[in-house]
Amino acid sequence: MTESVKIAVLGGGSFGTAIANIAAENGHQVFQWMRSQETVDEILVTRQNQRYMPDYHLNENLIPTTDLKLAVENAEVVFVSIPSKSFRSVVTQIRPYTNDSQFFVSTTKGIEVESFKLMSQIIQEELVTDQVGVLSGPNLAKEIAKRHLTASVIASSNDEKCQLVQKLLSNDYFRVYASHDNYGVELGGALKNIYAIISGLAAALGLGENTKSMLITRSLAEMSRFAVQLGANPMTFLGLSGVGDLIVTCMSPLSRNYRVGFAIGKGKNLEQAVDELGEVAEGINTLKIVYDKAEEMGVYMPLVSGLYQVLYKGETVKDVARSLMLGAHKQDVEFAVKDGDE
Ligand SMILES: NC(=O)C1=CN([C@@H]2O[C@H](COP(=O)(O)OP(=O)(O)OC[C@H]3O[C@@H](n4cnc5c(N)ncnc54)[C@H](O)[C@@H]3O)[C@@H](O)[C@H]2O)C=CC1
Ligand SMILES: O=C(CO)COP(=O)(O)O
Repeated sequence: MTESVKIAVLGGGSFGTAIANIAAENGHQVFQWMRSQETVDEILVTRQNQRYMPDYHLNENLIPTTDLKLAVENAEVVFVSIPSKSFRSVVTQIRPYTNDSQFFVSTTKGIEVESFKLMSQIIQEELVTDQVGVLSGPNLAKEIAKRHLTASVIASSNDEKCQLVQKLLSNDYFRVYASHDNYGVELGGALKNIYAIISGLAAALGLGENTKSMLITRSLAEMSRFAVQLGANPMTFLGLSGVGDLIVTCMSPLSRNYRVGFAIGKGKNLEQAVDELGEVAEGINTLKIVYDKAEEMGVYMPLVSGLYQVLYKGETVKDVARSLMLGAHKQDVEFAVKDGDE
């Protein structure tokens, strides 16, 4: 029997709940911190979090709490599943309860608006630690709840901590691969949300399978091009946290970003689409941030730019699609492995 480890999961939403429950089912003592006392009480009584993960039984080893100190103090691993907008403020609050041997893992797929920082960079900054990892991949929380076979990636420069996370979370339906490329893994997870909105839009407009395939493939080209300009390794985008996550999020109506795009394609405005969702769709903020950054750096991102025109400049999808199709001809694959490269 594996030794029980104290774990903290910060965030009472869908993904925090999925991760917390996997570790709890593996026999670990998991404190899931959330701000709603009502949800804590609900879980204690019913073993369910109906709002975010309806009909998903939560293991007895999962201890819901609104007490940050209780959750974080002496936890070996702290997973942070808080939307990017509030991520820094929550990480700042845990500072008094942390110690040097703890490992912090971000599961949040977003970028900070003011600083263009990724979430693991915020952890490093606020907690002054390099014991940081990123968990990312094609991981729809609601499919994890149904125990669909799923794979994820833990990225960190610390092999031992990667192995620890692999051990804490692996079971017969959840498999965790390791990577050393924190930045590439984390950036892929944030960028793909933009393209999921576009795919949702395309689906709502009844566009064909050729179109959907073109969109996903050109999305990968575009996000890799942007990432390379930021110094990331494009090869990481060929893994689970890149193309894997792009595919699932662009194809599944379970994706909140896809759903926002779908609602807009059906005639809702952005505000209505987001309100109706009632959960976080990180791609909306990421779109603005990436659009500005691409403009600043001079990176060609026609899909980002097209979606920006539709959402914020009142352009029609038809006009944007037309100008995309009539744009200058470009290379298909932009990055090739050169002789001598690994
Ligand atoms: N749901 C999914 O399938 C997956 C989500 N993610 C990522 O995980 C992150 C979290 O997403 P979800 O759990 O799905 O979101 P969610 O929308 O289901 O839940 C967000 C949770 O964060 C809490 N929260 C928001 N602001 C807070 C604050 N200031 N203090 C304390 N709690 C606060 C909310 O109360 C809620 O419990 C996102 O960045 C998302 O991209 C990653 C993989 C899969
Ligand atoms: O990241 C996800 C799946 O890997 C979830 O995507 P959404 O945030 O669009 O639901």
